[in-house]
Order: sequence, then C-alpha cells, then structure tokens
Amino acid sequence: MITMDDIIREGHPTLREVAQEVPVPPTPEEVALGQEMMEFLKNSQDPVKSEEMNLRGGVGLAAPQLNISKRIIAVHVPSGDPENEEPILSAVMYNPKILSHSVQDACLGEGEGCLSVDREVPGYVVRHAKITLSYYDSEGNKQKIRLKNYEAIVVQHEIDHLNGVMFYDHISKENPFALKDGVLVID
Ligand SMILES: CNC(=O)c1cccc(C)c1Nc1nc(N2CCN(c3ccccc3Cl)CC2)nc(N2CSC[C@H]2C(=O)NC)n1
Ligand code: NI
Repeated sequence: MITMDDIIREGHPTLREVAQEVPVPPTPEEVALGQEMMEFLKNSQDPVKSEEMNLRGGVGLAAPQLNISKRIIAVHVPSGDPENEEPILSAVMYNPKILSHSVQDACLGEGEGCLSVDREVPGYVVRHAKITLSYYDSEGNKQKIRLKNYEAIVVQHEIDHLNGVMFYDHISKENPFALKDGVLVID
C-alpha cells in the first residue's frame, strides 16, 4: 500500500534522472507496482481513505516519485460529475511516448501541483493542448490514444517525471503568469 511516506520530495536526485524503459511485457513486479500506483491515486481521491491515510489528492503518479527510475505512470482522472462514476481517463502506462501534438498550447488556470513538491509554486505551466500518445498496457499490448485538455496536461506532467523534469521548470522566471497569444487556459 503506497502512502505519502513512499513519495520522494524535490531535492531527491532520482527526480532529476531519466528513467529506464521497462521490458515489454512488463514483469509481474512491474505490473504489481502499476496496480499499487493506481490504488494510491484512487485512495488519494477518496474523502474517507485520504483522510485516514493522510494522502494528498492526485490524479497522476510516476514511478520515479517512488524512487523507482522506471518509465511507468498511472493516471486516474475523475469525471468531476458526482452523478458519473466513470473516470475521464484511468490507465497504468508503461513506456509512454508522445508521438505528436497540437500546435496549440494549454495550461491549467490554477497552476499545477505535484505530490513531490510540498509548496505552492504559482504560475502557468504551458504544455501541448492535445497529444497523441503510445504506451504499453500491463499485458504488453501497444495502445495509442489521443488526449486533450486536463487529461493531456496530467499525462504530460507525469511523462516529465520520467525525464527528470519538474512542472516549475516550465514556469517563466520573469513573469510566471505570462501567456503568449492562443494559449488555452483550462479551468
Ligand atoms: C498550484 N495550484 C494547484 O495545484 C491547483 C489549485 C486548484 C485547482 C487545480 C486544478 C490546481 N492544480 C492541480 N490540481 C490537481 N488536483 C486537484 C485536486 N485533486 C483532488 C484532490 C482531492 C480529492 C480528489 C481530487 Cl481529484 C487532485 C488533482 N492536480 C494537479 N496536477 C498537475 S498535473 C498532475 C496533477 C496532480 O495530480 N498533482 C498532484 N494540478
Ligand atoms: Ni508531479
């Protein structure tokens, strides 16, 4: 069971490493890790469990955040509609890769948070608005999906972790809220 104690924080060198690809199909150990990462995200979004286990809410998690330098991410993005239990996106991705992206950029209007960053870092994190992504699932099947808006932002944030990139690396130093024309602000 993953808890906040298992999540390394900024300053830990592993967060600045480029993570290693996993074999296809992933090993049973890597499949189990992916399942644990998904369970953490669901627990972190559950009002009762997150309270009991003192979890910070997250919709994405990358293996390097657990000090495991492997190209594995989990994303679980709820619909946000209490009537609709179906998440917008729920997947454990092995060796995820952005194949192509929109010219248009986007950012979260409220900025980004990260489970490995125990502070607020204000500013727009400008990313691709739409991405075409390939990844392998736990059985080793190659998946290819297109994402936009919030779920595209989340996946880009988590893939950044596989390349040693933190969200605040993207925030402009001189003006954190500077926005070029045409950047979609997602609220
Ligand atoms: C500084 N301002 C802010 O953080 C920020 C401030 C306001 C709004 C947003 C939208 C912000 N931004 C932001 N909010 C989130 N959550 C909102 C709360 N939610 C959640 C929390 C509890 C239960 C269920 C859930 Cl669903 C979990 C997800 N998540 C991310 N990110 C960046 S991409 C990866 C993703 C991530 O999982 N981070 C841990 N950014
Ligand atoms: Ni993060």
